[in-house]
Amino acid sequence: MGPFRSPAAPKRITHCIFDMDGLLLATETMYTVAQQEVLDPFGKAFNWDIKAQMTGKKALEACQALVDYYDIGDQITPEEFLRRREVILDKMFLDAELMPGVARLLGHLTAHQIPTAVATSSSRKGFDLKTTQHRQLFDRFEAILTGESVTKGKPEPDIYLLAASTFRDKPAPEKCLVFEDAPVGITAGTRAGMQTVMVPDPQLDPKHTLEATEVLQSLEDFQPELWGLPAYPSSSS
Ligand SMILES: O=P(O)(O)OC[C@@H](O)CO
Ligand SMILES: [Mg+2]
Repeated sequence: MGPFRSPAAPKRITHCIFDMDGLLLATETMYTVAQQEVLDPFGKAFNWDIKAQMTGKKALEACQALVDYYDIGDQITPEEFLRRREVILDKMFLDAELMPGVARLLGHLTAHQIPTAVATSSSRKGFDLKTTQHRQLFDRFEAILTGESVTKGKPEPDIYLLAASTFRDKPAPEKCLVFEDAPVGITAGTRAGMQTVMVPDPQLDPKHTLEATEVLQSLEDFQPELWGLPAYPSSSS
């Protein structure tokens, strides 16, 4: 598997900031399943048009977008949609698995003391549930920022700028590389003045990937040396 699109002129970076849902953890399908379940009584079919718009947003903003999209605001509030969704998701999150390539990449960055952070729109409670089986791996991050960390969520740049300022050695935004699966997340990273690596779901319309610096089919295809980081040992690639 090769990249969908290589970076035209990648610049050296020193710090990595990771999105979580759909990038580190295979949780986005859980959101899709739960949202369809909540939509069922309204006779609506969840689709990739609204998925592309809401993925990566903070929970209430995402549910607001969904309720508006299906024009069901007279039947259910975004708050109630979110409450019903949470009842389903909270159980599913305990089974969250890592996306392919995550363990190898994080192990490599840790081994080379490259500072890393998580910048997720997920709530802290969601983060705790989703990472239940992966505590050791998530303990390696220098900082964990969740939806509560900022007032304005993605696509605003705030969570990525906050992550950069939370690192001990305070890198400039252009020294940070953002890893994302969602269009709003790529917009947030770009607005923060950072380069972005997008690993989109194969079902996402490619028109939503144009803003990313690089687009990969899988994190397994990431080449650290393109960004001035040490290459993987040849035996592990
Ligand atoms: O920012 P991330 O980690 O993708 O979280 C968003 C997720 O809670 C819904 O799509
Ligand atoms: Mg995501």
